[in-house]
Amino acid sequence: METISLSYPLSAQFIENNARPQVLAIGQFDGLHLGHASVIETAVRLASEVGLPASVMTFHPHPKEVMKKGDYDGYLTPPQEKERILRNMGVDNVYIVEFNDAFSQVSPQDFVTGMLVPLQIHTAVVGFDFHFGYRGEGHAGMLRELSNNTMEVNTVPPFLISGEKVSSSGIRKALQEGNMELANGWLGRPYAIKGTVSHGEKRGRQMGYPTANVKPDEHYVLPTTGVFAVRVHHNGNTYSGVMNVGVKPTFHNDATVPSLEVHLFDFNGDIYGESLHVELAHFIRKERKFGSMEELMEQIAKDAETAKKLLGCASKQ
Ligand SMILES: Cc1cc2nc3c(=O)[nH]c(=O)nc-3n(C[C@H](O)[C@H](O)[C@H](O)COP(=O)(O)O)c2cc1C
Ligand SMILES: Nc1ncnc2c1ncn2[C@@H]1O[C@H](COP(=O)(O)OP(=O)(O)OP(=O)(O)O)[C@@H](O)[C@H]1O
Repeated sequence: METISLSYPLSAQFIENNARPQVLAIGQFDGLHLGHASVIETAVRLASEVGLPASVMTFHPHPKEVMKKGDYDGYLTPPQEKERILRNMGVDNVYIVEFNDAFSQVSPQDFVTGMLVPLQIHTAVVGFDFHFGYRGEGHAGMLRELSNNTMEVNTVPPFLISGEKVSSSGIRKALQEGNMELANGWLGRPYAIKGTVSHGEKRGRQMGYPTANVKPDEHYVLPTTGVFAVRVHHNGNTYSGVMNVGVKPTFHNDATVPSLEVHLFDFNGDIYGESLHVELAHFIRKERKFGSMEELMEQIAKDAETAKKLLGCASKQ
């Protein structure tokens, strides 16, 4: 898979290098949830039917971050994670369009004639509620006409779960509420954060629960503060564990930035500086302020038991 960065307007050189008949799925696709997958899988299938490459066009940074509005609080799938998942979906090319103030002013007509037509898009695949161009004034039904009928358009119907449209904003809200069943159900996989193990305050080992302090590698959406049952991938191995996302109110009064602390079961190695891929499988409870370290330790022991049950770990007697 090739990842191609581009900005509007396209240069003559860029067009010369990249123009070729292709099937293109267009969207923000943050999260690459089941609704997005149905759009992208449609593009991959149509591309193989007509014998053309399957491409995806997405935008970076997130428009809500640039426009400073809406519910932006980080990425569900930051760029590297998005690329990894798209590669697994069988996409041939990913176009990452630089989203900035100037691009937000481009009209629907100019987006189609200045970007899609020069790239020789054979078929554009979009969701039923796709909007584009200045103030989102363009919609799926306009694409074909704006291309002067040079492009086919395939509009994918809503992907629903229990009658609700699967959406990135719904997943963000579920993460804030600790509703991992909904978040993971809509994503079609566990929500995951990739990070590097850094030095913490070294209190965990003293408490009998050593924790790896995970610094996210990119700007991920963080879930609500609290305790989660997790599966952790490290160097080709998978471990079960329990994670606290929080500000540790038992020890701090003023911390505002939550830390991610993972205790892995049946693991006792030095992993400072190493990369962990942490999947948030289940939410266990909200973070609380305890009266003493002993009370917190008792609760952590219960959390660990709960996590083991939820993850189906054989309990060691
Ligand atoms: C499963 C688990 C649950 C935790 N729950 C809380 C909590 O409810 N309140 C709190 O103040 N700290 C909580 N902590 C955070 C511990 O205070 C923290 O992990 C400990 O201080 C070790 O981290 P440190 O060495 O960086 O200080 C929890 C940690 C774990 C592993
Ligand atoms: N549930 C869905 N079913 C079908 N198509 C969808 C669905 N969700 C999004 N799409 C389509 O995928 C593309 C990318 O959409 P976008 O990332 O804006 O989706 P979203 O998840 O609804 O985001 P948000 O919740 O932030 O509005 C668009 O073409 C959109 O119409």
